[in-house]
Amino acid sequence: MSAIELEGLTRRFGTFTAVDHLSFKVEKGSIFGFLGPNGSGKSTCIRMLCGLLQPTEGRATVNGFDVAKDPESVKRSIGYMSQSFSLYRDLTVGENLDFFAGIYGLRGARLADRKKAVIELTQLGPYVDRQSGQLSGGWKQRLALATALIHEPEVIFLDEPTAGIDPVARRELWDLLFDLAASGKTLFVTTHYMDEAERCSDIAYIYLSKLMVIGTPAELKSLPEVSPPNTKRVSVAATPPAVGLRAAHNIEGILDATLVESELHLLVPEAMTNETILDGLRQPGLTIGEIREISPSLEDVFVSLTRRLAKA
Ligand SMILES: Nc1ncnc2c1ncn2[C@@H]1O[C@H](COP(=O)(O)OP(=O)(O)OP(=O)(O)O)[C@@H](O)[C@H]1O
Repeated sequence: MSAIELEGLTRRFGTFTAVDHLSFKVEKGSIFGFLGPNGSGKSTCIRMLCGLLQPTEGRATVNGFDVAKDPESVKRSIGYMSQSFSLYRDLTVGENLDFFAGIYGLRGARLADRKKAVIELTQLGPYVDRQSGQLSGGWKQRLALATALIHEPEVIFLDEPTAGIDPVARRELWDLLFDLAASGKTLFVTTHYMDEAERCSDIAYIYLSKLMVIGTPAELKSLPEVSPPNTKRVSVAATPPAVGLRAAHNIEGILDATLVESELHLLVPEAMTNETILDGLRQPGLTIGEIREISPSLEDVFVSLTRRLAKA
């Protein structure tokens, strides 16, 4: 049995379809990245999978429980950490953990065991008596994760868990997520950060409420729509980048050009030489670096696929 299964899961708000016939499975122990632009339907889908919102059509199971028929069992068996997590600022870290444990009916020795386990995992020990409103963003996020794990759920939904925290805290939170997955927990994560998407075992990309692609990061990069036969992808630093991008679009025979940070990523025919590319880019006021052949990044994957769909 997969940890999560969706079959034609759909949600409409009036005449608007926010989630349109999604079907896929999430295997136990995976870190499943659920990606898509703002408004593509990710949160609506998660709310259905957490038993918080009824589907209009289709079905889904989480831990074997049907989200529409048995939402209470779903809620008990999952952890949920949202963008705007609901910690009580005036309560200490320890009191917050007690509060959320109480919701799940944990008491006595079981409560003590679970508190100890989540504090150890998230390393919140030194902060147990601190008011949670006084924690830094990264430590608040750890506390939110600890509260989501207090009842030992098998599946954890994390809706942009690292939004607004610094790069070091992000990396540390991801290390925790790896530990959880290694212990057999299933993580369903939304993120807008491509480096985080790279760390997922599988990725689904949602666009305009529909599933566009699903697969491992490596599978997505080798899709023929992303890496067509007889083409190569190169990167070249260009200053100023916007001028470089405009110049790149005028290179004869170029198949695609995008800016990834300050580098141009160009998709060109395999036979195109570096000289041709450099000649095409040469123009007053533009400084060009060395040309390097690269494999596509996930950002290249989503940009390529989205452009194709927009043109279709
Ligand atoms: N209760 C509601 N009533 C009407 N429309 C809604 C409701 N909830 C969500 N929507 C609409 O459904 C669409 C999908 O929203 P959703 O929040 O699921 O997107 P998202 O992919 O999670 O976006 P983000 O990345 O910004 O969090 C949006 O156009 C939103 O306005």
